[in-house]
Amino acid sequence: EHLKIAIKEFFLSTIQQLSFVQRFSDRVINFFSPYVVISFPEYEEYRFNHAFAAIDTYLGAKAIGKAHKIRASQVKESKGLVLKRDEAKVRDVYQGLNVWWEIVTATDGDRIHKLTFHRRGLEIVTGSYIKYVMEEGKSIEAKNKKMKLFTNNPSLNWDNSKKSLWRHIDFEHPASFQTLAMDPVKKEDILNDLEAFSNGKEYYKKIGKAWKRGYLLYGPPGTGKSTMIAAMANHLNYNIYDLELTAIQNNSELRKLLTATSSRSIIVIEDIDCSVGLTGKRRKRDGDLGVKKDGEDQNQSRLTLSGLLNFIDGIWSACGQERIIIFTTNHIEKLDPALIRRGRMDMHIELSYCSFEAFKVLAKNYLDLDSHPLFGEIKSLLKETKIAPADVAEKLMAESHKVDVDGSLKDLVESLEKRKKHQRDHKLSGKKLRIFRELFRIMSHHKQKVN
Ligand SMILES: Nc1ncnc2c1ncn2[C@@H]1O[C@H](COP(=O)(O)OP(=O)(O)OP(=O)(O)O)[C@@H](O)[C@H]1O
Ligand SMILES: [Mg+2]
Repeated sequence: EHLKIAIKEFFLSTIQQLSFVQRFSDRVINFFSPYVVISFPEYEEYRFNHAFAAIDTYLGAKAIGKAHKIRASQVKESKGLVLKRDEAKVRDVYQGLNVWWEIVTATDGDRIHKLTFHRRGLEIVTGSYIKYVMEEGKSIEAKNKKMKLFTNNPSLNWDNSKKSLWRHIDFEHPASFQTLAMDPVKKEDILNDLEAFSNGKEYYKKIGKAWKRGYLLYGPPGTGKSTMIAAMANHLNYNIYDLELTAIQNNSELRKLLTATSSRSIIVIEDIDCSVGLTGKRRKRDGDLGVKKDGEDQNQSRLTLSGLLNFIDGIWSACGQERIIIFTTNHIEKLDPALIRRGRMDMHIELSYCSFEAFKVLAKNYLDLDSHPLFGEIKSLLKETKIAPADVAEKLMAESHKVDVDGSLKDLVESLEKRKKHQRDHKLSGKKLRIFRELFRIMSHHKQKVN
């Protein structure tokens, strides 16, 4: 029995010694090893580590061409498949430095990204490489993310139920700048402006302004204002917040809603001229009816123009970065000048009746047509006729189902001619009216004199 115990002890101590040697040799190797390992665990103190996710995305997208194992997933219906490299070990080269990424699974099932590199690259890795990986990963994540369309709940639904202030659905609108029918030069301008904005992080920081931009889209119905907003969201991959002002009771609600919006988003207020209490005209009318007294504007009891402007200009809007604010209206002349002065709305974009250039885009979209004998006639008719792109599109679409290009173009010509005649008559009758008015004025003036 004694012998047994002695042997057991002997073995145990040898094992201990061995493991000590093992540990020691590990240290020796680590001490002499020129390689450094940095770990990025999936969870840290029970919280998800966002660095892990960014690395995962970065590595997934990295050098897909060289990968042997690829995982495919559909993140977004419209965007097709997203391919991801699916290998445990990936080599990356950054500024001439070789690094190796390895994913290992810990005993508790958590995964860890391990980054190995030569000691001499320590400065590059900690100084810029890791930051670069994070940023790339996050930007890829942003590109693949599903866009959302948010609409504000009326405030009656806010309380108790813990419901969110915004309701959202997935945003999948097919509009793009390519299919948007408008003057190509103007389109290019807008695209450049958007591009400059979305890459303007450093610039806005430098000039000390909040990273946001305001657009005012104006023009008659059916000229593509809403379509352009969708195209912008698609182009930049931003979420849209469709702000319904009539559902908002007062300025503090407005503030709550707007501070609850995320960055990389477009805040849209459609038909701003119809929104309660925001236009000069409406305010005057309210005053006439005695609905509200002076001074009530100053407090928080209702939604006011100044409340909205404060948000656009003010500190509130700086709570999230990278935001675009868009107003649309059919009647720019009705808007309060304060709302649209330069600097508040950075760019005024007019969407107007269909030009020949715009028609060509529509013809390409709907009929896949670059030219046609009727184009000349349509060109001259469009010069003299006011027709919204929506109406042109309707004509081209209705017939295209019958695959009858000539028919649909003829249909358009006919409708343009009808419109032209109508608009001329209308103009004429307007002219006649003015002449009558003038005559009447002269006559009554004369009559007064005679009296
Ligand atoms: N410039 C355009 N290019 C391409 N399609 C257009 C254009 N304008 C209008 N359309 C077509 O007409 C439809 C209506 O356009 P849209 O809703 O964008 O007009 P809107 O200017 O927002 O009008 P409203 O002032 O009534 O809100 C769209 O679904 C789109 O198919
Ligand atoms: Mg619209």
